[in-house]
Amino acid sequence: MQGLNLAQPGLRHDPLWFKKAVFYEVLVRAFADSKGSGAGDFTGLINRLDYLQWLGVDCLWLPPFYASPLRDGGYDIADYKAVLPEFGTLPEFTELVSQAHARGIRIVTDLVMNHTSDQHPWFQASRADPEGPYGDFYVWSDTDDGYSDARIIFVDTEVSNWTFDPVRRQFFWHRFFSHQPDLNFENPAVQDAMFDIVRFWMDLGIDGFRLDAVPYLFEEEGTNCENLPKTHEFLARLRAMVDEEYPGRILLAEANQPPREVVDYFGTDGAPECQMCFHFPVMPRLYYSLREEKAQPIIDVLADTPDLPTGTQWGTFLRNHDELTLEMVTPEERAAMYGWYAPDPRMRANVGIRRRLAPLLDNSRPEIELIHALILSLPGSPCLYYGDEIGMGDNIWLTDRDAVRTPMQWTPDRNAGFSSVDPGKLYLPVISSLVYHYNNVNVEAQMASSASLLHWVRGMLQVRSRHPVFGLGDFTVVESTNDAILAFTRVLEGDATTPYEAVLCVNNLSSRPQAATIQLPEHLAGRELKDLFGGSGFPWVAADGRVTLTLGSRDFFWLQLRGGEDNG
Ligand SMILES: OC[C@H]1O[C@H](O[C@H]2O[C@H](CO)[C@@H](O)[C@H](O)[C@H]2O)[C@H](O)[C@@H](O)[C@@H]1O
Ligand SMILES: [Ca+2]
Repeated sequence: MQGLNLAQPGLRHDPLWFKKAVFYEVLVRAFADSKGSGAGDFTGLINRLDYLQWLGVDCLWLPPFYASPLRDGGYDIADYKAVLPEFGTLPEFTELVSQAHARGIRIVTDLVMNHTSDQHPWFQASRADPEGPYGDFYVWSDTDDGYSDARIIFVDTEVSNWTFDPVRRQFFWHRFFSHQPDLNFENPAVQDAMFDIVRFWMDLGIDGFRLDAVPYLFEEEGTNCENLPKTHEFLARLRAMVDEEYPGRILLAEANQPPREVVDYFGTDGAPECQMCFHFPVMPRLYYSLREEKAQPIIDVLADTPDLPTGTQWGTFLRNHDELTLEMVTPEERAAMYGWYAPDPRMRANVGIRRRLAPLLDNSRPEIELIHALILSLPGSPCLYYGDEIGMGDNIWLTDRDAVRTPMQWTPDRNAGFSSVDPGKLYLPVISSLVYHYNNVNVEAQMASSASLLHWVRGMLQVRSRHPVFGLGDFTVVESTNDAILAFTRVLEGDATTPYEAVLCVNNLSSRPQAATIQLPEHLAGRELKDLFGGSGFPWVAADGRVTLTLGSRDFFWLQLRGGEDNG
């Protein structure tokens, strides 16, 4: 943005940066078009880095921007070492990395190891020449009855995980679309190829990879072909290479699995795997709790979450480029969530809901604020989804997940300031619905209004970044007399570099004002409560650890617990 006049701090050395970071998922294609092509590009994103620095994000996650026929938003890769020409060139990508680094922003890209596009030269060679060097690069079979215990993930489009290839006259295995054949990880040459790809991008300066669809790398008869020991062995080898050759870079697992399975992707002390894993089950519970107006679903899912190994962190999120997945909730919870959040069948996709954050919450500012307050204070490093900071809408008349991948809305001008192209040539139309029209919902307008959602989100990120307790501190649910109130503490014991801090977070999930008495543990009794946002007049915690608070509808407090021997 013009006139932001920001200092360029550069990257600070901090091996545990990811534990305190706020991530921001941005589709290159959707953010800013610098060339008038109708699709976003690297230079467009570079031009908007000042905005992202101003917003206060620490790391960008870029979904695939590699050569691809784009039949699955780029998750169908045709060349792992080439960028899609419409996005720019490799030198423009490296310029993006260095410009982001100059602003103190790291970059994590997507690594899709499980499968390629059927247009990838490896697949073309594999189908044409079974005896050739790529003949064994994919999972081929004469029949389609193997691995029958593996579920189908894209239930809207696929009827089998096997598809017959008329060229090779065999079936090939695919966990996702039938144009995305799975690579054969049993083949050491496939594993070597992945190491080579990791080195290629790390040599260009990226700070890590999100490992797409990582539970599905290996297959084994008689299992559901998810989370297999061989997958973990491969990841441990990959991590060892990264630690050895690229210390400080991270691996972030995308494993849409229950927490007890996901935690295995952190690896063990002797064989670490990923520094971060997305925590899928907590996300739908936030939405569930908002409608049920009860804290228990969030408490339960966090109680089911094993402790983090040292030096690791959860990745949390409210929305992303996919449907809001409901794979990790019970059938009863799923039915309730479809009823609350996807009353029109068009809003559904696979096992989930293809809507953005603001429309999901019917554009309710108190609910949008509360759910942000939760994701920014619960354990984990939050990942925001581009456009949600201004409350962008979606378009359920577009197909599949394109509903939530429309151009970023910068201004009320043509194409929302995203592109100068003829509107008919945009990769997807900008949102022009009644409530979310880009005339009203755009960065320029929200920058001009200090009461906007954009300024509010930025303020929240500023507060979070001033308090490392949110990234590093222990998390404990504390008892409350009101089941609509979720209360928890974050406590950082502190060391030579980071001071002690304790914060009490109190969230009213109800649409009505509520009061609750909260029971803090003995070591936090008798403390003064100081509002992190500058509010005043809070009661002290009594000597028995109790404090009674009243909260407005969907209200929340972040209260520093001051006055213990340890924090003066
Ligand atoms: O590359 C195939 C897909 O991989 C990711 O998929 C994940 O999202 C799915 C929902 O769309 C989810 O059900 C699955 O468990 C995940 O692995 C990627 O994020 C998708 O965009 C992509 O199509
Ligand atoms: Ca596989």
